Amino acid sequence: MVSDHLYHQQSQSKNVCVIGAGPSGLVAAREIRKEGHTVVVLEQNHDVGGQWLYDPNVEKEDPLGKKNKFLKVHSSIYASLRLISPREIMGFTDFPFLVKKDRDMRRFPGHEELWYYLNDFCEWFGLREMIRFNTRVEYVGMLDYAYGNNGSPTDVMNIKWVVKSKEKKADKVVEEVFDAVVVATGHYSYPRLPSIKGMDTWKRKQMHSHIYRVPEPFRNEVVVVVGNSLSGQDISMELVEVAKEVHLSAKSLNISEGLSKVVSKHQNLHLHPQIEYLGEDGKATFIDGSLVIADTILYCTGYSYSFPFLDTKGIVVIDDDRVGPLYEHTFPPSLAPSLSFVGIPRKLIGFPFFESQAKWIAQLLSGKKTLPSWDEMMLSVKEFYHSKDASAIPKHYTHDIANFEYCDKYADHIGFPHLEEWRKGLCLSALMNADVNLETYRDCWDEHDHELLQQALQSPHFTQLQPQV
Ligand SMILES: Cc1cc2nc3c(=O)[nH]c(=O)nc-3n(C[C@H](O)[C@H](O)[C@H](O)COP(=O)(O)OP(=O)(O)OC[C@H]3O[C@@H](n4cnc5c(N)ncnc54)[C@H](O)[C@@H]3O)c2cc1C
Repeated sequence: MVSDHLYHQQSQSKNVCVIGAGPSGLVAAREIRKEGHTVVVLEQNHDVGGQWLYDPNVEKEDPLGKKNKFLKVHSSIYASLRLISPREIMGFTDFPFLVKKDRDMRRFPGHEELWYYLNDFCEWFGLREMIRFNTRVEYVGMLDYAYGNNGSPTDVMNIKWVVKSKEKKADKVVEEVFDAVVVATGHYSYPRLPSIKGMDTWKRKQMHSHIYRVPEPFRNEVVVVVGNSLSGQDISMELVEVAKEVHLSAKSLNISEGLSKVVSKHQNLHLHPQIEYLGEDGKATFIDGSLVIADTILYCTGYSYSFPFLDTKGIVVIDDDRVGPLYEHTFPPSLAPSLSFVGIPRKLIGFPFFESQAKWIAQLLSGKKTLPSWDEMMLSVKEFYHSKDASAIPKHYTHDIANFEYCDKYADHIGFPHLEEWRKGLCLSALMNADVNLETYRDCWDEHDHELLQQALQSPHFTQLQPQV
């Protein structure tokens, strides 16, 4: 174990609560402690890993995940899931995701291997001692908060946070006060559902991919899979092996070369446009007039942000999956830096980005760095929203980054190194390969990818920083 928390230069030490022990929460805890703060991580599950702690259980009584304020099951990972990006690009900057003997040594390993990596990360840096497991946060609110004339806080640094949590099996709610709260609760658990006529009266099975685990329950069924992004494609590809028919309903029929190859290869896989309505008699009618009699509708339609425990008196709101206002997807200007979010952005190389967020939060809390003024942060958020509106990007894509320059610009705030060129290259080449060779991209790659892989393995990330034995 490396006790890197001993190396900090003591400045202003805060008492910080990190909510969640997934990748974001773990790296946040590490960085914030390293900066000299006291950290408690509250985690509702029995172990670390977040999404990567596979859970064979599902929400049985609520297959669409509509009813519960707090979900019973966090992870949406299915049994066969393999990473969509190669392992080399996934590691935190000083903890490479190495191939280990007697483990899943593939470049795109199964989900369990990433859980092992996170476990190794915890052990190496002694993170477990900060975590209280089986402890669900049920309420986070401000203890004292005074507004200035323009709605900005008068004394942000002195806001205190009340955190109420409940340990599983114990009937007692524990109330604690912290100087700062870091929300790292993830956003791949609460189903985002389409609104389809007849959905509420559908008598047969319907469920969201949040509760999909294995294909066997769909043996000999006619299944309509709604949504053809990553999960929709993956799940359809394994369902065709057991189901009688799989009907993949996509927003656009302009699909990737890789997916059309898969469709033409399997006689029981059919592509359709969006569903127009669902009839009580099991009929799913598509907008082109075609219809099928289906046993199950499986919504692979993505996930929504949800913070059912968070009470900011309306300062941070979720509007059609836009969590805001958040300066740089991390800090609500009126409450920063005592309230922050790690892991909100999507469509980027997650782990190193979460790490840069964590470092920024840690340095702001210790006073080593300062944020721009409230006016400047609000203006930046406004301009960002305006740029999205001007490009006709729907609100629910607010936190989709898909842009390496943004990650580099973000890193500049704290002098964090830019993403290595090989990380960017390997990420892009995996995406392109998946686009063309959907069924095989995790196991076969071209010469260009191979060269990038050699660059990666010879880079300091792998050669100089290898802390693992
Ligand atoms: C099907 C699927 C496939 C994916 N594939 C990839 C991939 O190939 N590569 C990739 O980079 N990413 C992938 N992801 C995204 C994945 O979510 C991220 O890699 C990563 O897990 C995000 O980390 P996080 O810590 O922000 O959130 P999470 O991993 O979701 O962790 C959040 C943690 O917060 C805890 N928590 C939540 N609410 C509370 C509460 N009220 N009180 C206490 N604890 C709480 C949860 O139990 C959990 O441990 C995939 C996601 C899904 C669903």
